[in-house]
Formats: sequence, C-alpha cells, structure tokens
Amino acid sequence: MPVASDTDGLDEAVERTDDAGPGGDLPINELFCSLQGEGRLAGVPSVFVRTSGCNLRCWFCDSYHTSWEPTGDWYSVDDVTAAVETYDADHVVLTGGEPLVHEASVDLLDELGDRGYHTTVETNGTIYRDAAIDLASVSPKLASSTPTAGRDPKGDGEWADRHEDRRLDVPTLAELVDTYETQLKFVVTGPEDMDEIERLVSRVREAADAAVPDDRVLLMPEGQTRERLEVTREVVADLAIEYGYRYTPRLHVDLWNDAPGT
Ligand SMILES: C[S@@+](CC[C@H](N)C(=O)[O-])C[C@H]1O[C@@H](n2cnc3c(N)ncnc32)[C@H](O)[C@@H]1O
Ligand SMILES: Nc1nc2[nH]cc(C(=O)O)c2c(=O)[nH]1
Ligand code: SF4
Ligand SMILES: [Mg+2]
Repeated sequence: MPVASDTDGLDEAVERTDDAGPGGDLPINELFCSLQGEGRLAGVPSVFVRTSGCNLRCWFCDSYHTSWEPTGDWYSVDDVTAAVETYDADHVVLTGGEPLVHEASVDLLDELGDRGYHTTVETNGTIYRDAAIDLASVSPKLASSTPTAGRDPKGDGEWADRHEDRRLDVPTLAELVDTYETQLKFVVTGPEDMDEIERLVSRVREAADAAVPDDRVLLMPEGQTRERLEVTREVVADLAIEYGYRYTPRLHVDLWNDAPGT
C-alpha cells in the first residue's frame, strides 16, 4: 500500500474527535510486514498498520509524519483488511500516530478479529475504546516526553502545555488494564524517569482491579537510531535489573535503523 499525503485537516479533525473520513475510513500512513520489534511479542512476524494523527506530541516521536506533520491517505476498513491479507502473517500491530483517536480503528480490529488475527494495539493510553484487542501495548508518556521549547522538533514549545495536560489519564489506563491483556511499555531516557514510573505504576495498581505484575512493566530505551540506542540501551537494561521490571529491545532499530517499512 503506497504512502500518500492527503490528510489535509486531519489535525483539526483529531482535535474535534470526529475524525472519520468518508464512510468511516482510516487515515493510513504506512502498511508493511516486519518483525514486532518491541514488547513481549518481539520477534514475531507481524503486519503493521500505521494510522496518521495523534493527540500528543512527544519530542522524540519516531513517527514524525503521523504526529508533528501527519501524512497519509484515507482507506476503507475493507481495503486495509485486504492489504493485511496479502501478507503471510497472523499477527497484526495497529499503531500510529495514536490509533485509538480513530473510531474506525474499532471496525478494523473487529474485522481482523473475525478473520482470526492476533491484534496488538500500540497506544499512548489516553483513550479507551471497546474493540477486539488481544494485546494492549500501552506506552504512557512521562514528563521527559514533553516538547519544551528547547527540544521541540518543529516549533518553539507551542505544544508543551497541551501535551502535558493530556499525557496521563490514570482511570483510562486502569480501564485498559482491566479490559485487555496489557503491557505497560515506558520509553526511558535515563535514571531520572524512574521515580515517575514507580509512582505511576502504583497509581494504576490502586485504580485497577486486575493485577499489573512487574513482568508486565517494560522499560524501553529511547532511541530512533542505532547511534542513540548505543547510549541508552545499557543504561536502561541496568535500570530494569535494579527495579525488577522487564527490558524490551527495539529490534527494528538494531536490525534496520528504523528505516521506513521496518
Ligand atoms: C510511534 S508510537 C505509536 C503508538 C502510540 N502513539 C504510543 O505512543 O504508544 C509507537 C511506540 O514507539 C514508542 N516510541 C516513539 N518514539 C520513540 C523513541 N524515540 N524511542 C523509543 N520509543 C519510541 C512509543 O512510546 C510507542 O511505544
Ligand atoms: N518492527 C517494528 N516494530 C514495532 N513495534 C512497534 C512499532 C511502532 O511504531 O508502533 C514498531 C515499528 O515501527 N516497527
Ligand atoms: S503519543 Fe505516540 S505517536 Fe503520538 S507523539 Fe508520542 S510517540 Fe508519537
Ligand atoms: Mg516505531
């Protein structure tokens, strides 16, 4: 499926949360087959469906063209499903951008579930939707993700307040944990992130009925490139040992340096 660039107005639509394209279509940035690079299913051949548009703006976002400058084209759920079926994989990863800003993501997940696919949804955990999700791969955003003026990839910190207001919603995180098999996958920039992670995990454990065992809490090194991971990888691995949480690699960065389509 080609990458196109017809998402004029998508940002405004995400803000109004009435983002449905014509007939409930989905804005797709890319669709490809690779190995799941992150989390408890790392290494599993999977089809990736990357939607465009996000309600947050992490300064380090490795999918810039779905968040800071969203591009893509609108496809029907049937066309996306047909494109998934051209690959020989039985796992699908729905990601973005933030896939759960789109109501049509529910229709896509239901179609894929009906066809027997295992579905993982990569989400920032600020939006709950009732859908056929086999693994909710939730990546709550820490204070270190906020695009302050000094590390804004596009402007001068204009998104910082909105990002800060939206990035954490404990009741929504608890609802995801209570409804779906969940992993909490934190992007870690350094040891100074650990206090916030510990506090947030405690709050989610208090708010949720379901348990959140330590091996469902994953620490992932921040890094869009091999060079950056060379700096963060070992620091984060040591933190996982120290705190008793799980470490997750970023296989697609190690293998392919996060090139498009990987
Ligand atoms: C691009 S996001 C899309 C899904 C959703 N918006 C989210 O943030 O979870 C996919 C995954 O990549 C992670 N990620 C994004 N940029 C990253 C970076 N520079 N280093 C490590 N992980 C990153 C996110 O935290 C998330 O787990
Ligand atoms: N191989 C590979 N694994 C991934 N796991 C989560 C990804 C994402 O961008 O959400 C991703 C990705 O972009 N590529
Ligand atoms: S929430 Fe996800 S897609 Fe949105 S800016 Fe952050 S990493 Fe990128
Ligand atoms: Mg990625």
